[in-house]
Amino acid sequence: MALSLLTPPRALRYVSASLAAALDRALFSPTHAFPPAVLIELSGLAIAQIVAREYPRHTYPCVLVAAGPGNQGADGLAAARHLRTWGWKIAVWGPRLKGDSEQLATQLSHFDVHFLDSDAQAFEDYLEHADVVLDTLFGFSFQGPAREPYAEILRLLSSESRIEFAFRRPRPPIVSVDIPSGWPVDASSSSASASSSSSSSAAASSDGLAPPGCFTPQVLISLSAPKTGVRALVSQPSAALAPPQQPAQQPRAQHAHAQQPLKHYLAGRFIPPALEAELGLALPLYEGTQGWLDVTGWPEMSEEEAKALHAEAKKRQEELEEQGVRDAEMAEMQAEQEDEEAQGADEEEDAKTVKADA
Ligand SMILES: NC(=O)C1=CN([C@@H]2O[C@H](COP(=O)(O)OP(=O)(O)OC[C@H]3O[C@@H](n4cnc5c(N)ncnc54)[C@H](OP(=O)(O)O)[C@@H]3O)[C@@H](O)[C@H]2O)[C@H](O)CC1
Repeated sequence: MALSLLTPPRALRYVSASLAAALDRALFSPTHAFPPAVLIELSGLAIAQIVAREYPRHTYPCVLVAAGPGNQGADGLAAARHLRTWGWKIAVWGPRLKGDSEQLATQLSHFDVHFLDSDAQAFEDYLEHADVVLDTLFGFSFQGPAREPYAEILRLLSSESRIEFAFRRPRPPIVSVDIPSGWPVDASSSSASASSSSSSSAAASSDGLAPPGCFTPQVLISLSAPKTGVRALVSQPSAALAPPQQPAQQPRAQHAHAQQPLKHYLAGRFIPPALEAELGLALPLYEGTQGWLDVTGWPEMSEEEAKALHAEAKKRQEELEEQGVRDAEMAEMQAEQEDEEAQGADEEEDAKTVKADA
């Protein structure tokens, strides 16, 4: 049975930071009973699979994971563990790991993973060795401007044209999760740059889309549903031109970030259908057994289409619930009938025993 109640649209519905947070709260609540660690593992696995798909180990053997202080940092660490077990060399920069992230860091400490010092210099030094950067610094709970030591990392990642890089290898490609770190999560105003505190030293983005001082990733992985803050980024014409199902791999040395169209993936195949309908998420249908979907170039869903899908989902949910009530009534009637039959059989047995005794 398909897990989505909706007709699968090949269009995207964006969610605000507050709706994304409400979805998380609902998933973690006693009603849906997902422990955060489970969702982190599922997200981490999908992220690792996408990194592996886009950046194969033979060409991109070394992944630098930038792990933030929240759940997104934990997603990155879970992905790091998978990539490590699949043979990638992993370095982690994550100065303030707590909760689930602390546990994941302990797990990683037994997998020969290189933990960098917490200062930005350590990150900068390692950047030269890294073939890919996994940006899991901040997700939908980010509120700008970025504070140190993260602000300096965002500056380093946004400076692909810095003179140092001109003499070294180009900056490695970046895979961001949910929102490129530093970008405002909601699309309300691009001028409200999350890292505007660093705008005096900011390089202008090569695509004109990134807020000042922010970088544009090569791959974006939206978890559950894309956030409004990436609307302009994922709907840019170059993204639409990228052929679907074709990884963005190129040898690192020739990696021309500015020209490369963004690859966009959706992951987080764990939303219960009723919750999807309740929040009007209108999610696409995933394929086969994959926990991710290539949604590169998909257009935004129109309001009418979203409303129609929402109404359809509600109707199907009600039908399912009615069916559930009918099934429960039938089951009750059947149980009663079975009880009566059993009682009749007992009485018959007793009668036989009395007769035999007589
Ligand atoms: N439903 C899903 O798909 C799931 C998504 N998941 C991932 O979880 C993140 C959201 O996780 P959350 O812990 O709520 O938030 P963040 O990872 O974005 O980070 C919050 C921490 O960041 C600090 N913060 C916020 N703004 C700044 C700033 N300007 N400078 C420095 N630090 C900042 C914040 O610190 P505070 O002191 O402000 O509280 C937090 O420590 C989502 O994006 C997904 O990646 C889950 O895997 C579950 C399912």
